[in-house]
Amino acid sequence: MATSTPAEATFLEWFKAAGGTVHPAVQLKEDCEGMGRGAIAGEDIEADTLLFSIPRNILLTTATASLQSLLPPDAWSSLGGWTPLILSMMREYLRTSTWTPYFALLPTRFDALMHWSPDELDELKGSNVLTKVGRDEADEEYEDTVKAFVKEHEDVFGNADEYTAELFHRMGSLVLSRSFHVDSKDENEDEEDSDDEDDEEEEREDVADVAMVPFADILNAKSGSDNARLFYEPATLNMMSTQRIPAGAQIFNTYADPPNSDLLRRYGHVDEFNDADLVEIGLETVVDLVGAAAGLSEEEREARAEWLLEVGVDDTYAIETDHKLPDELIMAIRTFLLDEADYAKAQKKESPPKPKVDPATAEWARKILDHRLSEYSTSIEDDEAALKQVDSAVLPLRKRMALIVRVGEKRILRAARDKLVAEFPATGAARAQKKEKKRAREGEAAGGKASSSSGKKTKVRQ
Ligand SMILES: C[S@@+](CC[C@H](N)C(=O)[O-])C[C@H]1O[C@@H](n2cnc3c(N)ncnc32)[C@H](O)[C@@H]1O
Repeated sequence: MATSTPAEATFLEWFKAAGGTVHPAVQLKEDCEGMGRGAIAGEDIEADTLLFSIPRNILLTTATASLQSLLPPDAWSSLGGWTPLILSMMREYLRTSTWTPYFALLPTRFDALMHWSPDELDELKGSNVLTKVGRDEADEEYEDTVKAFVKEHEDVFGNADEYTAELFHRMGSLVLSRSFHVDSKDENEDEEDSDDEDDEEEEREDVADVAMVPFADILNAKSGSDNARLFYEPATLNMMSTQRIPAGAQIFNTYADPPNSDLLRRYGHVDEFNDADLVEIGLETVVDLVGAAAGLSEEEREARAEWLLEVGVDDTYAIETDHKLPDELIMAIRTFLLDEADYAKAQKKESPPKPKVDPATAEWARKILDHRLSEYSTSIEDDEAALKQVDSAVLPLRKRMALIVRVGEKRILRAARDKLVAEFPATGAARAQKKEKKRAREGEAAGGKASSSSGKKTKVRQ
């Protein structure tokens, strides 16, 4: 197998010495089309070929790292979220050589949203992704827990000064962008359920099931291009080709098809053409717009929102590229339109209104879409013009990626609005258009040149 850098050669030596196998046609490449390191086919590879096989004992997890076994059980179990794994990785990185060749291949610089400045994040104004960046929470975790914890257990960690915030965020970013869900309890689990490296419930996931998987995490991903997939065997994880990969082509895994906002948040990149793109609308928009207009007091609005959550309606609604309004959004709108008697009945039945779109609901949905569109600082037209800039000195990478996220979201919002207005012509723009046509007809009938702002038209109408 051809390798291009000494670090890659050392990594492969380590990988094979631990029992890993690599198909001779699989090659590592340090710079794959702006995606960082990746793997390519050195010659044609047929479908269903074993590309590489990873022994489970080289996965880096809380079970394979030694920190857990060195700490008092109470101290270990006092840690939450991903901190046990991040601290385990920090200690392995600083104090052992077990995974040194693996760490040597991992990036130290990231474009995930955690690493963006406030000004850069401002480019995403309007996108719901800004509520999920998590930088403040990560800073707090380091300042309030990790620092003191490492100091208290310096006998296990060694010099606490080396456990810096920078290293904590680096390891956290590696977990965010490269970890896999590998069930720690049942090794014969259903492959279908276990092969994705993305997990929307990452925060609630048991940290014991989060694994760093050397070699598998070298594969990049691109919407609609995956040609390899990880299979979970009792002693190994096997990366198999899922279709023929021609010589020279990149080997792509899937990251479970996140929308661009989430790709950017977790992985620090976007797909210019992303079939899985979506835009989110929060329950608070429904509460603020519909609840307020329905004359509900703040407490009543809050109570209805709480009730929706209690009966299992989500607080975030995603419109996808089919531009269909999510059922739960319709249910939420209709809940805020119920009069007191009908709301009481719904409560008694513990069932929100059915997701049926009637003209009144459509009108509110249209207003919500308009409101969401108004939350971005720029128009779709501005964004589309800006995207034509190819000079990265004028349009740097992060700005470009933010543009792609927001233009994708706005296109979906606009298309959903168009679809809605076509289905319910009496809503919003259609109604305005109708009025405009009527005015024009009246203007013509009166022999004037009607225009929406002309004084003449006003006279005619009078
Ligand atoms: C699982 S790692 C893949 C290996 C990585 N390229 C490396 O250099 O180590 C995921 C990271 O690869 C990069 N990446 C993967 N797919 C990409 C794509 N389609 N475009 C740009 N970057 C991509 C992103 O930086 C992402 O955070």
